[in-house]
Amino acid sequence: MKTGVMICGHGSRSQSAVDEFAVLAEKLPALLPSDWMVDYGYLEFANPVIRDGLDRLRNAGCDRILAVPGMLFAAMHSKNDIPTVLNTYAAKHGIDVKYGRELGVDPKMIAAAGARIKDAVARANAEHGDLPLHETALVVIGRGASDPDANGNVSKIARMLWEGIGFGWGEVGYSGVTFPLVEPCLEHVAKLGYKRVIVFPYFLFTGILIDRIYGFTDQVAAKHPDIQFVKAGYLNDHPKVLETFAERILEQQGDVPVPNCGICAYRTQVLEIEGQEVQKITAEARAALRADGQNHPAFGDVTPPTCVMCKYRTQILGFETEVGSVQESHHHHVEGQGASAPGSNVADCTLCSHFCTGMCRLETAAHDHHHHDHDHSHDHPHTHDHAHGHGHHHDHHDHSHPEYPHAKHPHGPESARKS
Ligand SMILES: C[C@@]1(CC(=O)O)c2cc3[nH]c(cc4nc(cc5[nH]c(cc(n2)[C@H]1CCC(=O)O)[C@@](C)(CC(=O)O)[C@@H]5CCC(=O)O)C(CC(=O)O)=C4CCC(=O)O)c(CCC(=O)O)c3CC(=O)O
Ligand SMILES: [Co+2]
Repeated sequence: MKTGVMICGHGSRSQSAVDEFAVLAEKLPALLPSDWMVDYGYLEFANPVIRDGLDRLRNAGCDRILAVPGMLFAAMHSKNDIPTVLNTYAAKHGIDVKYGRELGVDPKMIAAAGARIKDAVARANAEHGDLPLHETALVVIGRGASDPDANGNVSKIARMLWEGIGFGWGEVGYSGVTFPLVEPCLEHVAKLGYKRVIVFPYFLFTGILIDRIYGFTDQVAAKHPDIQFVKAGYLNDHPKVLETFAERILEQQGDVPVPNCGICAYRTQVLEIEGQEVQKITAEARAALRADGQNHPAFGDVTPPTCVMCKYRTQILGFETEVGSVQESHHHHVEGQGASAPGSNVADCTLCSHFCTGMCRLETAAHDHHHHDHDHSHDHPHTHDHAHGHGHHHDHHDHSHPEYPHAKHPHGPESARKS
């Protein structure tokens, strides 16, 4: 048996984001058995796409593929998009593709984050003079998702960093999709009276969103010259992040498979195999795999901890209507467009001048989380056209997703419009 490891990254139109991600894939093999092959691919924009990486592993003779989401939390991408891409590929090629967990809330990840924050504190002390931690506020910025479990986990990590390091105060903000966004969050923190504010993006790599977070931090800092706003580095390829990735891969070899969204028993899965009928595998059919000896924890009587707060499994306050919604991918539209797809360059944008504020995507965020070919009133390049090469699923089966319930929150995604 030959084992291939597949790292499924997010992807970006920012070339530096793609370059940093590739470093991860270069460093991981050192933490894995030496005869394993490691490859990677991206969900959005950047090349190679996930199928390309899988093709390379398969062509090299790998008959077992251990895939992991290159993701911090389990939200849309880890729960819907990546498992659909992987399961579709497995069904098409008759190959064993296992899927693991997201990095998640893990002591190693918190240690890595803590190291980035302590570096920023040391840098600020050196530049501005020592200041007690009790007079410093920590702001953790998460990506933000339409999934309260993922957003809640950002809060948990923020609390553990605040408590673990002993800052005077801690707050949480998000780069998009949910509330509070970076700017309202930092304006709120500015009212609290702390002399120093450490802004830490809990992100893996640089990209459009890191530029946005640092960009808004500079804007708010300029309005409050009496407060030191300190931009901490993101996680990047910290050794503890690499260790967590290796663990997410290696743990898939255990007797009891890790709970993951690839084999979720609670949802109907839609597989789209080009040139074939769309395949639907019902939740019942997936649960019945248990009889087949696939004794996955998700099929057992006790809900695995990773699934307890899943809005697709059970009613979560505010998200009650999403239980059991179909698992399918929403990312064909931007997959493989290239890191230099329209919009990668802020200079071309009529709405933003220094960094992408996300203004161009507000309509998408407020109305629908996938990029329909909607009428932008401006000719901003972030528009995603559905008229692309491969068959697009929105056209051939019914498909609807609940709107993110708080899109109109005054501190949320649409509020960026006000600037
Ligand atoms: C710039 C942009 C791409 C572009 O348009 O160029 C971009 C970029 C990046 N996103 C990253 C991460 C995540 N993105 C999501 C989710 C969504 N991201 C979407 C859009 C955009 N994402 C565009 C800006 C839109 C705007 O203006 O706000 C949504 C709205 C629409 C969609 O994707 O269809 C969708 C909402 C789905 C929902 O409804 O929840 C999640 C959560 C999840 O899993 O769902 C994670 C965390 C995964 C984890 O947990 O790690 C990273 C890697 C960061 C890192 O390295 O850590 C980058 C790279 C970078 O910053 O460049
Ligand atoms: Co998308």
